Amino acid sequence: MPPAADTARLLVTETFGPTLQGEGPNLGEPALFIRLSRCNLTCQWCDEPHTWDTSRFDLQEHTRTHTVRELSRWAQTHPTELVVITGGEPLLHQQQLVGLVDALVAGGKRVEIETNGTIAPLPEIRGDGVRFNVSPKLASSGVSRSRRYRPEALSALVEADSICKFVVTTAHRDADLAEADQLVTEHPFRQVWLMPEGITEPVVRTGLRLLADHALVRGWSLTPRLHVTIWGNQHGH
Ligand SMILES: Nc1nc2[nH]cc(C(=O)O)c2c(=O)[nH]1
Ligand code: SF4
Ligand SMILES: [Mg+2]
Repeated sequence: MPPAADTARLLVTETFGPTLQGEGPNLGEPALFIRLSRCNLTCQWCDEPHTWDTSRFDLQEHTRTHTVRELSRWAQTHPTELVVITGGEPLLHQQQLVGLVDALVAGGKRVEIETNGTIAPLPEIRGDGVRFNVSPKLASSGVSRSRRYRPEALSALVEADSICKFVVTTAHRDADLAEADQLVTEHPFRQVWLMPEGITEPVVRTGLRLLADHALVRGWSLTPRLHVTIWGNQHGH
């Protein structure tokens, strides 16, 4: 028998907040964060490699298990309305996430799930109060196209409440933008953000300046990485 939804266990790297959502449509809004462990990709510039990179990290040291009930109770101890579920790749755990998302929404929260767009969301996890921030990885991630580009998952995400957010690396900007253009033609997300790759403020700032006109010409939005500007790439923010 499957475990009751609220005793299902999730592999968690950290819970933190309230902090400020540093990226995308809710930029600057107070938010609680639940960071799940493990990823199905291996981006060379990943800012959270302790969630997946066994060559550099002991994943056990960076992983705790929490039940859905513990996580939703933690969220309910804060009045903060927005809860961001990130990783790693959170949809690797979506069977258990269904119960968590249900509990959070029932408790009056709005949920954003940050996903790399390679896994189609289960119908049960889509619904009022849940948005997917889809960040399809481009060639500069160093991941092979067959692993990072899953058209059927993107099509399912376009049908859900989703926006798209491309991380663009300054050194590969033109190739990244060409690939982003192609992807949005095939998968018409209702809103698209460009975001510079970078884990230091100067790198993010340079990237923003180089991306602004490219966003404007496409009618796309631009997002900084506000938490990097304020706190650096520290855990817990
Ligand atoms: N403040 C803050 N905002 C974020 N938005 C997306 C994040 C992520 O790691 O997915 C993130 C993060 O780690 N911190
Ligand atoms: S998809 Fe995200 S978490 Fe996974 S390796 Fe790439 S940047 Fe890191
Ligand atoms: Mg991050």
